[in-house]
Amino acid sequence: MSVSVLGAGAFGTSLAISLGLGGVPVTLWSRDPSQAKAMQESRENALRLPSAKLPDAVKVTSDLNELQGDVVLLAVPMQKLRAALEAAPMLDGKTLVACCKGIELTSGQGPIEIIQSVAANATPAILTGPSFAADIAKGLPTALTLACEDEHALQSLQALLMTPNLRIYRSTDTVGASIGGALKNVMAIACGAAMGAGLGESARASLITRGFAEMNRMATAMGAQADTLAGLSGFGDLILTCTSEQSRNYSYGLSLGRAETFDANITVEGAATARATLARAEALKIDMPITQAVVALLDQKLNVREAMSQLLARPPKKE
Ligand SMILES: NC(=O)C1=CN([C@@H]2O[C@H](COP(=O)(O)OP(=O)(O)OC[C@H]3O[C@@H](n4cnc5c(N)ncnc54)[C@H](O)[C@@H]3O)[C@@H](O)[C@H]2O)C=CC1
Ligand SMILES: O=C(CO)COP(=O)(O)O
Repeated sequence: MSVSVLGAGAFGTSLAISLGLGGVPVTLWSRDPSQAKAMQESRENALRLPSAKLPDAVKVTSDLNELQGDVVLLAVPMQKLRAALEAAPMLDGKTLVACCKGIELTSGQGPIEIIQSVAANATPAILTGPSFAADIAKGLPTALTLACEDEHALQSLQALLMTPNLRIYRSTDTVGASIGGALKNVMAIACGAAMGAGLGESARASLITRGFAEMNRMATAMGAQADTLAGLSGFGDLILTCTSEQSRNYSYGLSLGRAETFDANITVEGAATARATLARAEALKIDMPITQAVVALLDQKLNVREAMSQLLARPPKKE
């Protein structure tokens, strides 16, 4: 059975490589015809994932009509997911697996809700968890969560997407998987900012732990199971992203903490997601002080030390 990947960025390319090496025929779609042509000929993604070779099983195209199979992985940035789906009406009715992490700023919706609103006849799923594209492309061992409410579709998808290096656990809790993946990026910005400002590793550990509490509060208020947050899509990805300079969200936080500039072309999902989350948390009356501090940093209302002082000065409470 073949698989298509919409979005030839770092993550889409790495998944195409892993599936292709595992023997699955893959069609990888790029919106940019010149990039698609260059990738198809050179067998690499020089722009987003240099040095990783595309196996023969991967075909790159910029023609949406060439997408193959009933399963399409959506590997575009979160804030572009709606536009990408609207531009591809032929995807309605297929199994659409969101591979993006975040909450849409304009609607407050996550990837599953966006798929449902644009492609009403599709079966929506989400693939998320601790995984750097470069690691997957190198064939390093990686474990992910695949969530889908349709148990039958979930089991066949799990079998299809597992490769020798990619272990996939299944879940029917799409809300928990989506919220964990979205909010870990906000916490990674907070952790990077603290480290960049020289506040120390103890401060980072506190932000990870209290950030995890915040993720749990939000997710369970939205109907997620706490167990999901404790798994790969929540705790697992939180740890990876808050501790590695390979993470773009953490690196962006580092630059905020060091008062350095950051390349605006790099995908940093946590910034828009922090704002979207805060709006949704206010509506649900959920306390999210770290997310609030990240938004204040992004809006330049506070610097990192002031934001941390405000967090420390909150009223005493039970853990
Ligand atoms: N890079 C990584 O290590 C991982 C990334 N992810 C997630 O994957 C998603 C995509 O990230 P990356 O691939 O890393 O980003 P990237 O910045 O490497 O690539 C994004 C790709 O999306 C394309 N794109 C942008 N707008 C589009 C539109 N309207 N229609 C179609 N294509 C469009 C761009 O041309 C680019 O090829 C993000 O949500 C990210 O959180 C998840 C796990 C790992
Ligand atoms: O989601 C990721 C790791 O699981 C990638 O993190 P960044 O988007 O911060 O690079």
